[in-house]
Amino acid sequence: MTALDRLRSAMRRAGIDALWISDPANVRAVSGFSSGKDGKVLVTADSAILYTDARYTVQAAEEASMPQFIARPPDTYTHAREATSGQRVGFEADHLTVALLDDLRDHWPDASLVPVRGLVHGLRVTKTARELDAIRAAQRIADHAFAQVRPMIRPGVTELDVALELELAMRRAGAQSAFDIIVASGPNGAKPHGVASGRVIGDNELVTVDMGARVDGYHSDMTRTVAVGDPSAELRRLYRAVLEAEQAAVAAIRPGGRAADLDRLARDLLTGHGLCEYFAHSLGHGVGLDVHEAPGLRGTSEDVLEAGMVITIEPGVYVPGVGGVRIEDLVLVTETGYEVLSTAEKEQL
Ligand SMILES: CSCC[C@H](N)C(=O)N[C@@H](C)C(=O)N[C@@H](C)C(=O)O
Repeated sequence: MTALDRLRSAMRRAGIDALWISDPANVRAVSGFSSGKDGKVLVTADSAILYTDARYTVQAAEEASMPQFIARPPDTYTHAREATSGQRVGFEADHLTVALLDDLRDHWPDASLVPVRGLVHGLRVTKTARELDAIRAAQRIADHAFAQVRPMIRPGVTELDVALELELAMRRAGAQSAFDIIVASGPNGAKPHGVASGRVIGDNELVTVDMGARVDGYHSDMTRTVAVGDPSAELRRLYRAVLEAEQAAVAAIRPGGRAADLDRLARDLLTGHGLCEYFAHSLGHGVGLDVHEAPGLRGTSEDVLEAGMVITIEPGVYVPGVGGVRIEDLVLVTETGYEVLSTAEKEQL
């Protein structure tokens, strides 16, 4: 069964005849066109078409697995009017803006527009061998960049210096940075998403580095917290508690396991150390064409792990005025358990 066949089955289950795909990662996943932010896909029961504009005529012809129509709105909508007339057309409720929905209503007066969620994401949640190759390659590049740059994380160097060196190393290896690299030193460590600043790293501090690479559109994601000099007993205590929670959650990964249970496991361990109130985010998330995608590893998640999912496990504690620790591995769920894809060394404090 092809991905389009599976998507059409999902569309039938959702009670729609056609699907207007606007989320860039979904456009890429369904069509193969790598500039998804400048494309849309219309899938019907018997056709699928990629819409993009003349900047991409050659690229779309090379990459897309479906016919293309080169135009910009409103010509795009005019072209799609016939295929959507009298149809129940799903649109991606978690992506399409209100303004763009108005445009669809104006141009497709004979279609009934139906909000849908997660139809394409459902296809993306377990990875094919080709997707896994790209994610593994991205993680290898990130691991290598971290190993190269780790020795320069020392007093007197700015967070930005570290981030730039990491980005350079990944770019030189043929990847892009998956997101703005987080380098959070000393008290900045209390900000889970403290993007690298001009702060000079001091002695006896912890430094959290959260980085990822992107290869062929697929991301990696990994965090290490490193010690500079001789951090205080309190910082070491935070570090050990997070490492314990991280290792326990990774060890509990198995197909059929509930994502919410993993989140609970890590949270309970941190509660035992009196630190749960400082764990300010979910335990992890899926990784693929988006850095954050399904499944969600959080307390309210209904997701169940399946072989082929790529997820992160990343407990953290963030203590205002003191600092923070996050340790994150990228993990493949396998038929028998799991495989940790991130290999960068972890400190033993
Ligand atoms: C701006 S992308 C940064 C990615 C980073 N590695 C990351 O995943 N951070 C987590 C703390 C995070 O943002 N988790 C999300 C899923 C959440 O808890 O809502």
